[in-house]
Amino acid sequence: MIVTIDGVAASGKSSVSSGVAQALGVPYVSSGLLYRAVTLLGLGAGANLADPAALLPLLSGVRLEPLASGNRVWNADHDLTADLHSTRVDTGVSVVAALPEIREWVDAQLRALPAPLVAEGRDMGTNVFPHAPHKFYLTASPHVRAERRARERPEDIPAIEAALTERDRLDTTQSAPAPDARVIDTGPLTLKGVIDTILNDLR
Ligand SMILES: Nc1ncnc2c1ncn2[C@@H]1O[C@H](COP(=O)(O)OP(=O)(O)O)[C@@H](O)[C@H]1O
Ligand SMILES: Nc1ccn([C@@H]2O[C@H](COP(=O)(O)OP(=O)(O)O)[C@@H](O)[C@H]2O)c(=O)n1
Repeated sequence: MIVTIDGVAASGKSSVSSGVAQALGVPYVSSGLLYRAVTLLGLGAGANLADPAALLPLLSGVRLEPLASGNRVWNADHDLTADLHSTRVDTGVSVVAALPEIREWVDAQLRALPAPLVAEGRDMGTNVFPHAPHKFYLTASPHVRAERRARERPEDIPAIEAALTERDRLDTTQSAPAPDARVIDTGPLTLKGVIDTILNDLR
């Protein structure tokens, strides 16, 4: 069984997916971490982030480890995870995610994973796992999302809100909800409330 949880930036996808996956006793996979890893490696190599031919050779050792408690991304034996959520990576990642060659590489990594799993991102329900039987799409206003993210970032709320809104705009192409997804506004809910809403739906 595959459950897809898509949504806009900082809508709660990874926290909710982790909670749902732990309740179900299955792993979850955070597709955004792979786009972030490509961006981090591209920045580290001084590559042009809009040039797939410069990025693809950097990816041969990249591997996602999907755990219910939290995903890790490795480049050979180097754990990249702690460096994936910097503002620098946030700023570059949408350029990388717009490249069809990189999207194909990410999709292949995800489709190679064995079910059951919970998959979160932007296009899990539309493109990567279109036949998944259970699909969800998380939203919240830009201000609510910026307030939440401000607890994890050094910038102030207006700067974070502007950056989230810009990333939403750049990610529009791949971020449409699947027609068969249940859309959940997480704004008025607690994290547990969102997880319980999904678990109730699955039951
Ligand atoms: N009602 C809620 N639903 C989802 N996440 C919430 C909620 N309230 C607070 N959060 C917090 O919002 C932050 C952003 O969530 P995260 O899972 O990182 O989102 P995403 O994976 O979509 O970027 C996390 O710290 C999470 O705990
Ligand atoms: N399935 C996905 C997942 C992420 N992404 C890209 O990767 C970026 C980072 O995704 P993320 O889920 O880690 O970001 P947050 O929403 O958690 O901030 C997004 O802004 C998109 O550009 C994508 O294009 N498709």
